[in-house]
Amino acid sequence: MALKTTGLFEYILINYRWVFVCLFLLPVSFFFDAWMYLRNYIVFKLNSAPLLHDKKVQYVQKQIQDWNKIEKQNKPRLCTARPGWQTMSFREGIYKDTYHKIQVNLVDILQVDEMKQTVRVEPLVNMGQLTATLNKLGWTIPVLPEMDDLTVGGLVMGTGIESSSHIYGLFQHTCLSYELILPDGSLVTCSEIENRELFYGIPWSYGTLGILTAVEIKLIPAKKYIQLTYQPFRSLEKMADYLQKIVVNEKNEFVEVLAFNEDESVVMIGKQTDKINGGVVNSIGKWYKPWFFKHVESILGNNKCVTEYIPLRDYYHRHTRSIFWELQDIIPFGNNFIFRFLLGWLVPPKVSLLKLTTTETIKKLYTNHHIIQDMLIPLKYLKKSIDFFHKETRVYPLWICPFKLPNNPGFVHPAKSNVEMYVDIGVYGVPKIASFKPRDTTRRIEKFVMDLNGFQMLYADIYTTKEEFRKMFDHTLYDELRDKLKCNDAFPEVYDKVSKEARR
Ligand SMILES: Cc1cc2nc3c(=O)[nH]c(=O)nc-3n(C[C@H](O)[C@H](O)[C@H](O)COP(=O)(O)OP(=O)(O)OC[C@H]3O[C@@H](n4cnc5c(N)ncnc54)[C@H](O)[C@@H]3O)c2cc1C
Ligand SMILES: NC(=O)C1=CN([C@@H]2O[C@H](COP(=O)(O)OP(=O)(O)OC[C@H]3O[C@@H](n4cnc5c(N)ncnc54)[C@H](OP(=O)(O)O)[C@@H]3O)[C@@H](O)[C@H]2O)C=CC1
Ligand SMILES: CC(C)=CCC[C@@H](C)[C@H]1CC[C@H]2C3=C(CC[C@]12C)[C@@]1(C)CC[C@H](O)C[C@@H]1CC3
Repeated sequence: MALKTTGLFEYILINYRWVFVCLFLLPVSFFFDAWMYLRNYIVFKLNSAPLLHDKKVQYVQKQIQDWNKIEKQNKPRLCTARPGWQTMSFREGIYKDTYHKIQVNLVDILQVDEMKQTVRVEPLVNMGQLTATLNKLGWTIPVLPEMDDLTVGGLVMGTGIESSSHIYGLFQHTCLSYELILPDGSLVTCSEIENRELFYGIPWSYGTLGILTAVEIKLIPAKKYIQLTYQPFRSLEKMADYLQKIVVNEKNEFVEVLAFNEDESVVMIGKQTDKINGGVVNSIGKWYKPWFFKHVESILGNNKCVTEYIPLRDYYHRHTRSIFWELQDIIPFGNNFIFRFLLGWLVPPKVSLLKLTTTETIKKLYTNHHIIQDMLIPLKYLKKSIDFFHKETRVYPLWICPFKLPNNPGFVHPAKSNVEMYVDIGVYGVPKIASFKPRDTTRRIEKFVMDLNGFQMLYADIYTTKEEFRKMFDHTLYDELRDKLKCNDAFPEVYDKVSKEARR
């Protein structure tokens, strides 16, 4: 009887997940956000965070000092106490059940220094919080990954990318210094000029060199609108050639492409502005507006180059309401205008709550019939790569975001040149080819990417072997740092935290 009830419950959750999402998750997400809104507002207004920061850091240090007292043979390794379901990575780390968890209650924006043009933040500050605070002061950060709940700590220790990355690089390239607690409990600061190796070793290290406690990020001026020009293409080759040209012009502040099939795509070029010059303002973030990727698709349908003005914050969070295009699988009628008018203001459900309520059967469904991957490939191979993804998955839209990769020491850099233009190809959705096999297909994609000197984003399912992983990512500096800082007892290697076997 119990089994039957469970079976029925699973059936409803898979086929009518929208009922649960609309009746339960959307209201819960709303109240959770409201609570965060109030809490952050009060802390920021009272400006009490800088004082509390030192105390909170001392508490993290104390936890690590206490851990150091545990006898060697019983010593578990360390990870942050942030529960796996709260993170924006696709899966939850199994290690969260067995490792010694360090409470890192560091959630505040510490200081906005307008003279130095920097902002100092704690690692759990998220993107929603940053845009909301900075934009009204007339500032923004150069690379602002578009999902509200992404945290600074996760983006530094993992990686972050946005449509301004062809100018500024990845999120890590906009960071000026890090404050970190090492396995011996000491607190260090590192930057280009102080503890330089550590500064370059931290990005992509996934919390395996130390616990991050603060980050200083560069600020740039923010204007009110993005003047966004949409240029439809009917040929992949022409789009790829055009993209090569526009990314080297720094006047094109934001560049992004959505590919809707193997031939058709829309290239978007954005520029910040305070003036509208008689153009049309489109507040795409309003609850009743069509989902952004649907809006772009309609421009492709009309086959005309269009320019419009989008409020800055709406632009930044353009893929938030529809979770890129993932929400269409969860609420199939989510972009219907009646739904948008009535309940659009409650959307999206929080990714963390979706994760928390993902049952084993839904997980299996996502593993076997869904792909979520971001592959970072030299831009010159864009056409070849899209052809390959088409052959392997036939998933559309594809998210295409060019970025500049300098040859800094550390995990990720171009093979030879001083700086090279790369592109992130994001594949999110249900593969449309019968031969799709999650492991085999992903392994073929991983090999393809590795052969082109590309990289895989590590929030996704990683099927490489450890040897292949070490080939994809340059471990030279990382190994040196782990030896020097005695990290081996304290933290596992990155691979052992991110590989498919290490996550459920
Ligand atoms: C203080 C605060 C903290 C928030 N923290 C989070 C969060 O951690 N994660 C999350 O997903 N969403 C957070 N939100 C909500 C987030 O802004 C919403 O998800 C959504 O983007 C709200 O959009 P809106 O267009 O309704 O209002 P907004 O465009 O956000 O504007 C409403 C007003 O509130 C101000 N404001 C908005 N957010 C903040 C902020 N964080 N700090 C200071 N002022 C702010 C704006 O500048 C504006 O004056 C927060 C909101 C506030 C006000
Ligand atoms: N546009 C974009 O760029 C997007 C990026 N992403 C990806 O999402 C991930 C970020 O998600 P988010 O939920 O913010 O981060 P997570 O909580 O998933 O953290 C990612 C890693 O960073 C480590 N980490 C986080 N904070 C600290 C800290 N204070 N000290 C030491 N280690 C820390 C975590 O360690 P531990 O395991 O010990 O907790 C974990 O290994 C990144 O991998 C990013 O690439 C996803 C969507 C979009
Ligand atoms: C722009 C970049 C670089 C990445 C975007 C990645 C996102 C599209 C994914 C990151 C985490 C993913 C999750 C889901 C959808 C796709 C992501 C947001 C789910 C919401 C899908 C439904 C499952 O039940 C839960 C998933 C959680 C993580």
